[in-house]
Amino acid sequence: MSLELSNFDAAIVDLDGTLVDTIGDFVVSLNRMLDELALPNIDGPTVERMVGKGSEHLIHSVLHHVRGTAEEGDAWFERAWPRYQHHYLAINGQHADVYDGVVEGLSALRARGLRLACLTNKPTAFARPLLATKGLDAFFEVMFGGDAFERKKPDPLPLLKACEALATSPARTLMVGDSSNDAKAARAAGCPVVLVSYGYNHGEPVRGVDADGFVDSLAELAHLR
Ligand SMILES: O=C(O)COP(=O)(O)O
Ligand SMILES: [Mg+2]
Repeated sequence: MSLELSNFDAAIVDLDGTLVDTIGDFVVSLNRMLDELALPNIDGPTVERMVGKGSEHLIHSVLHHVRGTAEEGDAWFERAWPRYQHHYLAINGQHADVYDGVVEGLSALRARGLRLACLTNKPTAFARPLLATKGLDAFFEVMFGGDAFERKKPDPLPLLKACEALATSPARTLMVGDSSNDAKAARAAGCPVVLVSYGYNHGEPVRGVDADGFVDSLAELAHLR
């Protein structure tokens, strides 16, 4: 990877699939919601393909999957959505693990003087307590959830707002994510982007995504010049 940390003043880091493996939390809360609605359950690999575009999108995708058509699924959304939020908040973080190398990677970025923002499409009400329970909140000066701005990633708006909050220019702010969603938003905002190889990329091979580099662990960021 040819990226050099000396070119950056800040980094914007994605949450699900980049910092924390949250598929377990998603599956447990979705299946509790589906049980309440007497609908069939869903498995981890299927959920993994649906994560990354925010919770409303996830619920629509899950209901479409279990009901067979988007129209059939959409008819359940109003009942499903409050139940999902209830169940997710009840178990938030209990079936989720911080990936190996995350603490080393974030510590290295901070040690090199980079300012850090966490930017996720996950609702702020889920993301803030998750970062805190996992002991990651202190790394970040600011944290923005998927409901923080008018549009979510892959729109560049959240990245531009995060740069504004960090008082950095997009060209000197590195986006660290796990999906084409993060990469598209970064390209459109003018932020260089590095993707982790282990996250959730909508069921597609992540190395096929247009990005400036790939890492198998955030600890690799510590070795950049
Ligand atoms: O869609 C989600 O909830 C996950 O979003 P993230 O990958 O942007 O953290
Ligand atoms: Mg992600």
